[in-house]
Amino acid sequence: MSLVQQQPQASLDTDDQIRIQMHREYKQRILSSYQRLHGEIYSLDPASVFVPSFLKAVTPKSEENFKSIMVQAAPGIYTFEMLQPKFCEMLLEEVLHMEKWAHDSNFVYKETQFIILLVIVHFGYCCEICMCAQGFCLYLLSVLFPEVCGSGLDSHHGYVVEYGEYIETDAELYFRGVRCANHMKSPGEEFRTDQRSTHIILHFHVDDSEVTLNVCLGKQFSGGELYFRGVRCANHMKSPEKNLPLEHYDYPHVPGQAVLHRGSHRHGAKAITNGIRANLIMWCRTVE
Ligand SMILES: O=C(O)CCC(=O)C(=O)O
Ligand SMILES: [Fe+2]
Repeated sequence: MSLVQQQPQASLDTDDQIRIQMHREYKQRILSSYQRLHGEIYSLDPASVFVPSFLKAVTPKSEENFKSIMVQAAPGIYTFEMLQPKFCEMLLEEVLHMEKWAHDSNFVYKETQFIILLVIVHFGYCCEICMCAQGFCLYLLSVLFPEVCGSGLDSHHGYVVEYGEYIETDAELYFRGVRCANHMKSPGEEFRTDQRSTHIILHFHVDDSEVTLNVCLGKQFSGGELYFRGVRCANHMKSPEKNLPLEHYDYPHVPGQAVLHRGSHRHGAKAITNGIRANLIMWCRTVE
């Protein structure tokens, strides 16, 4: 059984075709020279990737099974155990290994404020995990978020974010995020250093997604909670919270655990006070 669901092909304009072609060539360049650290994680064996409770809940798929593992932490915010600790550990090591390789081999794009390492093979791999998760989660999303997933989600964008203590000499160098060429600028632009605390934070925003799946990969850290402040459209991002305390929820990340929320559920990440936190994010979208 293939875990990776084929996505329906939407019609593409010329710009998209060029971008996809560039992406392919870029990926090919990396594939031909990157040496994998943990070859075994690329096989995406479900029993090694997902915890038994998640696998049990998705086979067979039923609303009742899904709901059995879901915790509604706050209105519209759901959490559940998803990834195996060993898998998280190896994936994180692979990310770091790939980042080092990308740095050493100059796969680095410097922007005015950040250095973003474009690790496309890794990105491609994230996508596979995401698609695998998406295959499992699609039904779940339509059950939990019928208002945005009613007609199905047909596109996704997966990436890894990392935060840690700001390294004194060069905050720019510290920022490391994995993005594909298409998403070079998102959401890296949203990151900034907090000058007071000298820690990397992610400012308050909405995602460019209908629904976001965010799974913590680890490792050891304190702080770095996600704070949610109610659902708004992008135009009303800054409108005041009207329904306290219902709109006010802080989520402490737990390695291996996933949190699901609407993209328009406003959120940000607090500063990490110790250690490094990395998360695998999937933005699920509907192509209009
Ligand atoms: O740091 C996190 O867990 C959230 C990241 C996030 O919100 C984003 O990438 O859009
Ligand atoms: Fe976000």
